[in-house]
Amino acid sequence: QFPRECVTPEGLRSGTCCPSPSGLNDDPCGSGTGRGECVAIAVDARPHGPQYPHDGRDDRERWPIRFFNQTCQCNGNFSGSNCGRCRHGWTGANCDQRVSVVRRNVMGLSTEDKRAFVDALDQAKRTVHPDLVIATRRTQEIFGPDGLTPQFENITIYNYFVWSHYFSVSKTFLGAGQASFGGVDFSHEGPGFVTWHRFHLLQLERDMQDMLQEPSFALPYWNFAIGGSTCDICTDDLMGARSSFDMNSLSTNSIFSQWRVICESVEDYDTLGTICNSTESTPIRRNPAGNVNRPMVQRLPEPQDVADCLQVNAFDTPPYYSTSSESFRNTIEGYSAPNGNYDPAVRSLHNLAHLFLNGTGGQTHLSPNDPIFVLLHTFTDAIFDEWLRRHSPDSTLYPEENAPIGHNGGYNMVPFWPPVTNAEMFLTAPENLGYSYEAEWPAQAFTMPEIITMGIVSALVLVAVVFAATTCAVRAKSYKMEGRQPLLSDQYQRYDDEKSQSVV
Ligand SMILES: O=C1C=c2cc(C(=O)O)[nH]c2=CC1=O
Repeated sequence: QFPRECVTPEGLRSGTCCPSPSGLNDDPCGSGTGRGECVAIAVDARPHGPQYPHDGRDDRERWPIRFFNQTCQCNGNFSGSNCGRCRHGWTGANCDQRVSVVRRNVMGLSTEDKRAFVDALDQAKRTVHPDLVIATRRTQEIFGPDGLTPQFENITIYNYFVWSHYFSVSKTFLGAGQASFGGVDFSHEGPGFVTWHRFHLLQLERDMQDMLQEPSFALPYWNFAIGGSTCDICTDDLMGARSSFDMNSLSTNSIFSQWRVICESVEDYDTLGTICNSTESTPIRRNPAGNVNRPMVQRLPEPQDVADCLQVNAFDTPPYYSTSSESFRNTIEGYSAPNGNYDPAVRSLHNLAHLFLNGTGGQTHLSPNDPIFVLLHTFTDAIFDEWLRRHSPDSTLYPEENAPIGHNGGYNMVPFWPPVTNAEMFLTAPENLGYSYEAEWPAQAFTMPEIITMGIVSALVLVAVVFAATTCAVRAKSYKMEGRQPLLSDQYQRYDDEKSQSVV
């Protein structure tokens, strides 16, 4: 969440996080070389929806102002917490060269590429994040019991990916002895679902590119819309097969059987008012299609579900929540039927894929601990990108106000640093974010207004043809009655006359 160099007592007391890319004291944000300046952070002041009635009680409100109110604002294509790097999609010393990576279907990768991807994830699970640290206490207790020791920890690259998801979905602590408030979610059940997870993946991809020193590294995707009850990526060369000894565990042939989850003790955090830290606990649990109590989540989404959700026209609809109907966002998130109709009993697409996993990957505070999360979400993002391409929405179609807290277009997504708004991710990826998907999409079916327009145009063309034919016939008949040749023959006649004249 925050750069290591910012979480000093002085940094926290001043509220300023403007590091220097050169490491020089008088060069905040690379201002000496025109890369950026240290400025006051702009936060969303528009009203949020009624789901959160506890304004003033949560550190994630008006993010990230409770921790820092000054940050680097980078010029041009410069980016990063100190403006020392380039925006997504740009490279070079001056960040003026375009660059793009291709996200591929994980099932189509070669044996070597599958192994390289699994190894890269495992390396990320073990490599301490080079820049970012996490807060392990709320701001009220951020200086620790002695009032002098900032409560932050190192965390590995992959565990940071897990932690940021947990932090965005955790409950609001209302005080000792009081139940924490669970009606908040800064990354789900609102328009920010697609934009938040898009940035979440971009950050992991960038961190892994840096770790591997391989700028072309791209996260693959899992086409989970294959129907049936088989998890095709649950094999030992990919995300791990089922253990032969325990239905809920991973085979020991998979490196992921050695992974341990973080953020498991959610009841403790919520009653004590603490925050998940980087401590690892138990193995990943997964039992695909094994939830006998909910037969509806024993099957994966169908291919037709993707085709249907791409046809939903509106990006999101009031109340911009998990109850929205005819909303593309609520449909891909999976609270609506694939055609957009809201039904509280339905779980489809993204939600259905999570619940199908039936274990770590199906519980919101834990789900990224299962590496399937990465592949499930790249596919969800690929569908979002295809929807953006087909519908070319104006940026104003993203709700600016009255979305659940954290989801307005101008809200800085929690807990990312440097601040980045939902609206900044509401753009087609190949043109704006430096990545694309190698995927085949169902043909675009015609909508009812398109069918009506085509019917009207066809009818008009038919009337015009009939009219022209009738006119020709009538005129030909009248020429004949006058003892003349029809027009066409008349032309040929004249052409012949000219030819015979020129020969003469
Ligand atoms: O990790 C997640 C788990 C989920 C479960 C549901 C549900 O619909 O019950 N939704 C989820 C989203 C997640 O991100």
